[in-house]
Amino acid sequence: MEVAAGEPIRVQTLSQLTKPSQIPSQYIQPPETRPDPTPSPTTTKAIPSISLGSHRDVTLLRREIGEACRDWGAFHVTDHNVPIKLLNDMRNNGRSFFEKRGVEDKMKYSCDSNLPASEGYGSRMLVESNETVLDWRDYFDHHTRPVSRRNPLKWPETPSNYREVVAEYSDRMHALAQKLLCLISESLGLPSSCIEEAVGEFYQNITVSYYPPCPQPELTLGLQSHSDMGCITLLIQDDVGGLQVLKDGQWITVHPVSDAIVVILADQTEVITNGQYRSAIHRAITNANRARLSVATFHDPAKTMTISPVIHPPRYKQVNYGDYVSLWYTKGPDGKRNIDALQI
Ligand SMILES: O=C(O)CCC(=O)C(=O)O
Ligand SMILES: [Fe+2]
Repeated sequence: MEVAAGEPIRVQTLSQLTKPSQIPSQYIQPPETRPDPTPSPTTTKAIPSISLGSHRDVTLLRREIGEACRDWGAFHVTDHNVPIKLLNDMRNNGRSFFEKRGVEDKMKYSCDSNLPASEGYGSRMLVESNETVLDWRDYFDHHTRPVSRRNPLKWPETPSNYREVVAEYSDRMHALAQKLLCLISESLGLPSSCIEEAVGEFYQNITVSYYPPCPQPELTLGLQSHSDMGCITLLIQDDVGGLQVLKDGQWITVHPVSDAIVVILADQTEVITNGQYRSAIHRAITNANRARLSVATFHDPAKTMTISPVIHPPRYKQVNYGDYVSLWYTKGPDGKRNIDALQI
């Protein structure tokens, strides 16, 4: 089965159509990028988990953050002060949009498929080309910061608190991102505000990803291997599991911890810290039985910002963030090829 070019078919629709047979060829990954069919039973490695509770000794906390950033670029935070009810409300918002509405109703919120990263309901991230393999994922992207970008009328109006929850979630994630960037700066012996000043005002997007059950999960990916382009991503997931982080050449599953938030360092933090901390390569795998939901909150520089290392001598070329984003959307992430090209 083939998906016609340009047709904004949603993966959820496909999942219903193809069950239980074969996925369309555009979703089949080449053998080298397919998920490992038999993950090694000896893989007990897990990303670090760090408590941010007020009882923590700050010197020790900085050291743990530094180690997690240096060794992994991804870690869980607990005791983060974001109400657990808000995390659950945000997950419920996502489930309600994808599972309680019919396709036609969802299509009212469709994003503009000709514009990269346009707000709303979509499936295809990259500019269309014959070479890219499609992801087994639908998403809903919300533009949330600066506050002037917020247009709640573009967000679903049900459940009745949907828009309120997104706005509060945005504010809480923003505050947590600021706190983490202070700690990350301090962990390198830099002034607390150093990374935030290098990034400037945050552009924040909240993307709810929905991965429908896939009849052939061994052939496809929910989201191909990539590092996030901006500065820092804060992610929550449901209890299904599917997020993986690449560590020393091995894909490590990030097991769901419902009250925790996953922190993922993105490319501009790698540039600003001059490679002391690397952005994490990650991907999402699918499964045949249960739909999976995640909510990723991205914190990025303005497209007009020029990002350069704050540590000298620089090992990365300075980059205009808008140019970096355009390249990513045209060429695709292909792991970390885009940021590797900036290394001096
Ligand atoms: O669904 C996930 O766990 C990963 C999402 C992600 O990496 C992204 O949206 O950039
Ligand atoms: Fe990501």
